[in-house]
Amino acid sequence: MAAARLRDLISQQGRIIVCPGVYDGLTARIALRDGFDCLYMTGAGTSLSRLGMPDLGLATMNDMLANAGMIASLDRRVPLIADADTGYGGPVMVARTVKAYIAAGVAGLHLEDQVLAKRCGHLLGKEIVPADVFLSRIRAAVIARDEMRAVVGAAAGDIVLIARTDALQAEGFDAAVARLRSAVDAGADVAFLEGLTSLEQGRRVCALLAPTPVLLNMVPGGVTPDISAEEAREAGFRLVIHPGVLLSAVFEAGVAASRELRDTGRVRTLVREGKAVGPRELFEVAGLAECLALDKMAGGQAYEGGV
Ligand SMILES: C[C@](O)(C(=O)O)[C@H](CC(=O)O)C(=O)O
Repeated sequence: MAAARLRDLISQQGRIIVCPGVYDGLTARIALRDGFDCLYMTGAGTSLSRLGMPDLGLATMNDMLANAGMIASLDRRVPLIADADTGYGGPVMVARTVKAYIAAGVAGLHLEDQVLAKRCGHLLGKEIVPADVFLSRIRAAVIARDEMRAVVGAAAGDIVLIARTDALQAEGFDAAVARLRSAVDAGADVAFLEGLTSLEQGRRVCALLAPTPVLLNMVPGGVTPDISAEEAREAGFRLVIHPGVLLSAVFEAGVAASRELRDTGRVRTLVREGKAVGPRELFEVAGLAECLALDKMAGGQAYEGGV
């Protein structure tokens, strides 16, 4: 199951797991086709694509859960790490969130120490909750995981808990590392120092928290300098998420295409590898062939004549 697979991946010393950020069915399918070992569901992308709103704590648990469950269902062999923001409330709510993510097939999630009216970690003016409130979120997550493991078994129930701190901006490096250390002591599996501003900080947090795996968040145009997967691996990181990889690409291409239609009254046919891209080619990335095969295997005749 996906949670066990993710645990196996993060236990491999000296290896870096590169997770593309996805936020809907199409972006998830694109990344799955490219064979990544693990996907990341971005909350920012979920908020933008499902609500048409910025990453300001507006997506509810149900918005996030529905998106994560759909993405996790596309290929159960590939683990999905999903953003769980603050856990969406007090300890009881955090526990509900963790249980719901496990039941939806999510393999890992991250919980942070921002106030409920949170914002993207790369924006200014972040406010964080006291360290003991953050710890109560992590403890609630650990309790929920233990309860679910007893019910659904370790392979699915042993969701990877990633503790994220946003304390670097307001309280500095040492306070942020102290928060991560207590979260790990409380049962978190992975540490995530949000918004680090240099590779050197990355090296230090990995060394200080070793052997706990540490996650790097690479946000294009954010506060963290550009760090390659190899540089991150060498610095000691075990995971790197790229929340914006598909979001930025879709934004850029979408803006250009929309303007072109507005200005010329036409839409150009996309050509890839010398072939026009029509609906069939788009549906192929989303499992068209598998759907037709299943229908046939079950004795359905709807697509006998082809599509
Ligand atoms: C990782 C993150 O929580 C996300 O929603 O993907 C965001 C990224 C972003 O806003 O681009 C973050 O707070 O860093």
